[in-house]
Amino acid sequence: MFKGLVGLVTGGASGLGKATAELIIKQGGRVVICDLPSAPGANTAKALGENAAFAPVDVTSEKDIKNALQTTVDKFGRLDVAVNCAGIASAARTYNFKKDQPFDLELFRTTVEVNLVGTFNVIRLVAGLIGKNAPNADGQRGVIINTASIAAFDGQIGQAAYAASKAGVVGMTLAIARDLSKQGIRVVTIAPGLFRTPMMELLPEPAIKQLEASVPFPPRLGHPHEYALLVQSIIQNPMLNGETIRLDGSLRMQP
Ligand SMILES: NC(=O)c1ccc[n+]([C@@H]2O[C@H](COP(=O)([O-])OP(=O)(O)OC[C@H]3O[C@@H](n4cnc5c(N)ncnc54)[C@H](O)[C@@H]3O)[C@@H](O)[C@H]2O)c1
Ligand SMILES: C[C@]12CC(=O)[C@H]3[C@@H](CCC4=CC(=O)CC[C@@]43C)[C@@H]1CC[C@@H]2C(=O)CO
Repeated sequence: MFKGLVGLVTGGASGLGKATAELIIKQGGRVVICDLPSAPGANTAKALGENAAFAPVDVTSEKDIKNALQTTVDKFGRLDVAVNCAGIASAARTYNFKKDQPFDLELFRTTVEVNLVGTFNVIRLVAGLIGKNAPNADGQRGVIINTASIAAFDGQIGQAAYAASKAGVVGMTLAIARDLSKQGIRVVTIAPGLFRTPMMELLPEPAIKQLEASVPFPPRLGHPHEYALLVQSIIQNPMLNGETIRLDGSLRMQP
């Protein structure tokens, strides 16, 4: 299905990104895993075989992403699909009245910097390489897929920074799709609900069980492979563009 396709996945050493990289390989494609130098990206790529490579990056760094794109060209000669999964979670109330403390501004800045600015940094740079592809019969040169969160719409107590960062990803999706439309590059965002990944497992198990029970159907956390299946569908369907797709079992988060 993806024979000849070259993908780049940020946050590809863990969770949703790792599942996406695994699916691309399984479907016959090649993939560059971009993740922090401290992440097990090299081992992840090695386990996936010769059709996978690792590029250590911080998504907020122009230099790192340019180096990753050079690695992509050196190893695989092109780029067709970029998937932005890199992200961090944070939680704190806008004002902690018990401690008489406002939300830490550096925490807000860092959350937005990684999740929003980092995502845009990758988009603005991968677009140049994807744009060099010859268009297919439909005029398409490639696809960029981003990861927001249902927190962009249902932001719970303590998620001001996370919700703002993810709402920004949602908000820029259509604008970027329009910017890149003449070059035949589609841009779609996935807003996952609750998925069992290392990020989620930062929560204590009882809290995870409580969250699982809150999902109308299926009443469980999503499997990372189910996120990757939506990535596959987006790549395959040329009519998906400029939209954010919730992937949440019809969950609507309570405050
Ligand atoms: N797991 C969920 O339930 C859930 C729900 C909604 C949205 N999301 C979003 O999905 C994406 C993937 O989350 P996950 O659950 O797989 O988390 P995860 O923590 O398992 O994976 C995130 C990856 O991003 C990498 N990363 C973090 N900061 C980075 C940076 N500055 N540069 C490069 N890489 C960086 C981490 O090293 C990690 O490998 C995130 O954007 C997250 O906000 C997750
Ligand atoms: C981001 C998300 C919701 C959260 O706020 C938690 C996070 C898992 C790690 C956490 C541990 C905590 O002690 C505070 C909350 C949180 C930051 C969750 C992973 C996915 C959740 C999400 O995006 C909901 O759409």
